[in-house]
Parts: sequence; C-alpha cells; structure tokens
Amino acid sequence: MTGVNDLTDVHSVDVVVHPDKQALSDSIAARLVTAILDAQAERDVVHLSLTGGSLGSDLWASVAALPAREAVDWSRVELWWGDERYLPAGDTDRNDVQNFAAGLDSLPLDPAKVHRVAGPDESDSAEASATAYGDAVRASDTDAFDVMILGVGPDGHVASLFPGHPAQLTDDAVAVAVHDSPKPPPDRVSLTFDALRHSREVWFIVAGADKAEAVARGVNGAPADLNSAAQVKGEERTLWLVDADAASQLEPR
Ligand SMILES: O=C1O[C@H](COP(=O)(O)O)[C@@H](O)[C@H](O)[C@H]1O
Repeated sequence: MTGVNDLTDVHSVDVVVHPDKQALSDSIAARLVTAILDAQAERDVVHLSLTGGSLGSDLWASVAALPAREAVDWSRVELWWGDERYLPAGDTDRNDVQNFAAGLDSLPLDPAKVHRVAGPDESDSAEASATAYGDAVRASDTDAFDVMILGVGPDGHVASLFPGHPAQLTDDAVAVAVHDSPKPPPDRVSLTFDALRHSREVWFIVAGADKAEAVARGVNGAPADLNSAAQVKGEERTLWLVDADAASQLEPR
C-alpha cells in the first residue's frame, strides 16, 4: 500500500448532511452499493473496511433492505474492520458480530474473504492479534482499501485510536494493540493512522448531537490530541456523511 496525505489541506473534504439517522443510514447504504458496483467494474476484488458503533451496524440493515444489493457480486468483496474489541469470537460486543447481526449475514459473502480480528480465544495477546491482522492486510492483493468506513466517537476517536491515548500515534505498524481504552471494553486492536489513510475513499459516518463538536473538529482539521478523525484522509476522497444533529456545529461552507 502506498500514498501520502496532505493533512494541512483541511478544505479538501466533502460534507453531506441528511435530515435524520435513518435517512443517513439508507443513504450510506445506497452510496456504498454504488461504490462497490463502480469498483467491481474496474477491479476483480473490492476491499471494504467496516466500523462498529450503532450507525456502523444500522447501515447493514439498510443495505440488506436495498433491492440494488442484488446487483453486487458479494463473493468478490473482501471485508476488513478498522478496529475490533479484543473479545472472543461470537461475543455480542464485537464489531463484526454486531455488523453481521444487523444485516451482513443476509449477504452471500465468501467466508474466506471476511478478515476478522482474532480475539483472546484465537491469539495469545492483543499484540499478537494486531501483528497477525497487520500481516493479513500486507499479504492482501490490494494497494489500498476501496472504501474505509469510520464511525466517530463523541471524543473524536476513530477505529480504536483515541485522542491522547499512547496507541493513537503508533506509526511503525499496520495495526496496534490498545489497552486501557477510555471506552469499554479496555482491550482492542486497531488499524493505525497510516493504514487508515491507505484508502481510496474515507467515509466518516456520524449521527447525533453528542457528536457535533467531534464532527466540527474533524472537518476543520483539529490537532491529534483533540480529534483523531481529522488525521485521516482518503487518497482520492474524504466524505463526512452526517445527520443534521451531528452537523449542528459546522460553519456554513
Ligand atoms: O467503540 C467503537 O466506537 C466507535 C464509534 O461508535 P458509536 O457507537 O459512538 O457510533 C466505532 O466507530 C468503533 O469502531 C468502535 O469500536
């Protein structure tokens, strides 16, 4: 994977505001299906990186309800996660489990192309899991994720990179173990900023007034100790897909 992002160009992001969370979820689903179809017209396999959080799962319910999902060749879609809670396979607090329960399980995916982060039942430590996950990303046949979907926490975190946390600025790895996470559970595995940036498109998906400050800081390029989202841009496009409540502290552009 290659690519360098100019983080000083804070205006090269697009913001799309939707009236409410359901409209936002349905719109992300339609946009995602279109993006996959476009990518499949150009490349054999499409690489998507998914996110946890409520909207990160809701969007799969929206995809599952979308007739256009039938046009996608889901067997040619590779799935990754930007982060995972370091919990055993099947734990209902895992991001992958929540995504599948919401609607991913209805899609005819190739299980060999679903790249889950190993939990404590399948690895010796979060560090070992992060190393194995990073090796899997490196070994994949892609030079970049096609779409990197990232939820944003009220504290401005993306994936499991929390502002001010020691793991946030790890720069010598694809994935990092996170301990003492400010948000439970305490142990996690996350892609690093470098890995997140190796994406053709980065989509931040955010709903709710409690995230309005994080959205404003992310869009306006706040420093890393205040906002992790602001440190990540796509190689071709950076999109903020938000509802009206989450957009309420943005200046008119
Ligand atoms: O813990 C996590 O939180 C964020 C955001 O979640 P939300 O519920 O506030 O939307 C999520 O993006 C991340 O993947 C997850 O591990």
